[in-house]
Amino acid sequence: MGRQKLEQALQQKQAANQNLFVPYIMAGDGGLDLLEERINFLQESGASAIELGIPFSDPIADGPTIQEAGIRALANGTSLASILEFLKSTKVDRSIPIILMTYVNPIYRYGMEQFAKDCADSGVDGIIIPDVPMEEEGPIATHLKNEKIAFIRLAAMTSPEERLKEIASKSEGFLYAVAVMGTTGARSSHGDNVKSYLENLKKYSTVPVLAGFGVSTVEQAHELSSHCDGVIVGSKIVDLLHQGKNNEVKNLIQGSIQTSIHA
Ligand SMILES: O=P(O)(O)OC[C@@H](O)[C@@H](O)c1c[nH]c2ccccc12
Repeated sequence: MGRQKLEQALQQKQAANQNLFVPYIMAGDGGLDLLEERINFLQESGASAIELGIPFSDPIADGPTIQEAGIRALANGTSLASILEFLKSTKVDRSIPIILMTYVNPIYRYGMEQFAKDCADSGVDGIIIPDVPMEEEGPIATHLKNEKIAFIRLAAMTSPEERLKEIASKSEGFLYAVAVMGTTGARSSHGDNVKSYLENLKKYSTVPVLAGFGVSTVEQAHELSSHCDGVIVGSKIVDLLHQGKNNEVKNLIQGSIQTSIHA
């Protein structure tokens, strides 16, 4: 459970010679009833863990695809409480690690300590909070530590070297390397500077480094994975699932995790 479960699951995939692949989906997009089926589907397709987004009215880091998924989820009444309730009721049947991605505001409203406790109770293994800077993370970090939940840190390409070192050394579970400047959403390519950025983070980090933002093809996944441990894909997966193109999701995951093909 928690940080240990996440780190072991990633180690197992790497021991099986796979690139890591973490799909992001918006909880409640299509209704919470669909969520269990989607989680199982992603697990069977070869995902290493699942990043589950909590819908929020003011998602500052999100591009249009994920914003729209959030609007759909909020419109059908999905809340942080209902998502935790769902996760709790399905946890015995679930083996894939679950990472919640939420802005800090819903955590404050819920109550920070209660949030950490209920996450642990619901079988949540890791948390990503994109809008808490390192200087302000103390209280939430303490609560997550008490519950043995991995606090996954985000690195940005704009951060100076010393800051990147500190973020990388603190991250738990894995390190989320944001590979573009800007919001979430598919991009046609990543800049040349991404390679050295990822390779530096690999040097500083004791946990796997995963690149996210802008990844939508197997080729991009291979290109980035050759400089780190794998990728996170959000907008493309959200889009394909919304269109019912599950087969394409499966192909994207299965192609990306293969290490025998090089970009
Ligand atoms: O959508 P993309 O470009 O594939 O990027 C992943 C991203 O969606 C997911 O990790 C995510 C969704 N919202 C976020 C907010 C901050 C950091 C990360 C995220």
